[in-house]
Amino acid sequence: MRSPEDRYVFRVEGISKSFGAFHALNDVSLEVSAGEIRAIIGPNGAGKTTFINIVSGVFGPTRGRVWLDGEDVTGRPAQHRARRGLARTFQITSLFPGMTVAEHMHLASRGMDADGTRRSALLHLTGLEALADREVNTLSHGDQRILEIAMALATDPKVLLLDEPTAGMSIAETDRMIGLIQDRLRRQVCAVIIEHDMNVVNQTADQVTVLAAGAVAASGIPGDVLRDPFVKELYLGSAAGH
Ligand SMILES: Nc1ncnc2c1ncn2[C@@H]1O[C@H](COP(=O)(O)OP(=O)(O)OP(=O)(O)O)[C@@H](O)[C@H]1O
Repeated sequence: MRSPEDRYVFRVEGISKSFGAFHALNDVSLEVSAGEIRAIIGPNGAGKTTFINIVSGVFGPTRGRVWLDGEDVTGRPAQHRARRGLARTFQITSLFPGMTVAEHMHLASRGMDADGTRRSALLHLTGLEALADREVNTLSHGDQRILEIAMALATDPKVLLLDEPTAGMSIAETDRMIGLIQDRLRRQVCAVIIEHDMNVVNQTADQVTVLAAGAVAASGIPGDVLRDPFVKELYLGSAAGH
């Protein structure tokens, strides 16, 4: 039986996480609809990585629930969540040097794309088609990160978690990533993006949630949230480096 809130593809309710006496997250709730791109921002130590680890099943919350496409997956392992349609990328690239782009896509599709149709479509979508036979260590950093997104999409997920997709990118690479998220990912998948670059947030997100000291400090459309004096202060005060 689905509850009315289950129209959300992804939802967390009252998530808290303590590490000993330290409260890394405190009563965080948010919901994301199909096709929505949600950015999660916040200064260093705000709890963004802790949040993404709880959502993807690396560890459980101290309190609260995680829902994926109507199913309570709170106690379920990462593999179960992946089967239920959750895919993620990591802050740091995790490719195998010496293996080609095509081989990575083959691995990522986990036998779910026998004739390779989806893999070809994804390489086309992400602009990596011409690089299919290249070993990944010969690719630019930007192409490597885009490959990771193509790989995350290989199993046709419902929810895509992107952990700092533009980290370490040049301005040109960042623009390419913005284009990919804006033009290609939009409406195909619901995405939750942890991002430090406000330009990326402004240009890609439908909604932004601001975490500060483990709690939701603000939430809304980027134009409003990024203009909020409190949010500006939060960044100027403690994360001027980002
Ligand atoms: N395993 C752990 N044990 C103890 N404290 C932890 C642990 N993991 C995270 N923390 C603490 O929880 C807080 C939130 O950390 P988290 O990495 O989630 O923040 P963040 O918003 O991702 O920061 P950044 O932008 O720097 O990556 C930090 O103060 C961190 O030191």
